[in-house]
Amino acid sequence: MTIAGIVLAGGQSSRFGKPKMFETYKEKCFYEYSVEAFKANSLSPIIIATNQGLLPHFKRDDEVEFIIEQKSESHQGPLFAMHHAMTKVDAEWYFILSCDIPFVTSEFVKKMISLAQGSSYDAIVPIQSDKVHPLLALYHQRSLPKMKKLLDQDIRKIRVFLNEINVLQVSFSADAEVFVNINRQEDMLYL
Ligand SMILES: Nc1nc2c(ncn2[C@@H]2O[C@H](COP(=O)(O)OP(=O)(O)OP(=O)(O)O)[C@@H](O)[C@H]2O)c(=O)[nH]1
Repeated sequence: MTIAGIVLAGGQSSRFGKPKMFETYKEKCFYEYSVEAFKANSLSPIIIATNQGLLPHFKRDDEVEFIIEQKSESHQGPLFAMHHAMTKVDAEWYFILSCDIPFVTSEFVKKMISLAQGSSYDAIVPIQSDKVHPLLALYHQRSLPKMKKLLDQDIRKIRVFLNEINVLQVSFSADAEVFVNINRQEDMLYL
């Protein structure tokens, strides 16, 4: 089973006010927590999906590749960015991690990967207290055509995409911190 790890790190961070992937928690950039959780599970390749403007600010790392959205492709949202990166890398499964979740752990990634083994689902998505987290999830290569069809219709909502594919929802307890997602400056108080 081949699994590519993709860190989505090319958003506008408009609510946060500055590029949040480079915000630090315990002296490490947010995006580095995602990269480390992939490395600890020996995922290969590990990819950062970003754009030209942000690229120079990432640390160079021999184990990490970049997929760059050109001007016309940048800021098109997570569904577009996922599809863009997934079509550029050949793998059976794609583990997507959003760059703004500093509490993501290698144990979380490991548990999700164990569920992909031999799975016939199109996606494996965590759920906590009725909230699904599609940007910390696994997508099978076979989900790509449905993704493309929606994007061709200019439909960008991941919720719509999830309704069209066969999803295994994985429940996590309400106190699991993995899903703390930083969108605004005030969310930093959770750290
Ligand atoms: N590569 C890439 N990543 C994206 C894009 N849009 C969003 N993301 C990433 O997807 C994740 C969730 O993004 P959001 O927080 O919803 O959006 P954002 O643009 O980062 O922030 P806001 O402007 O405040 O909505 C973050 O990790 C973003 O970096 C995009 O166009 N390209």
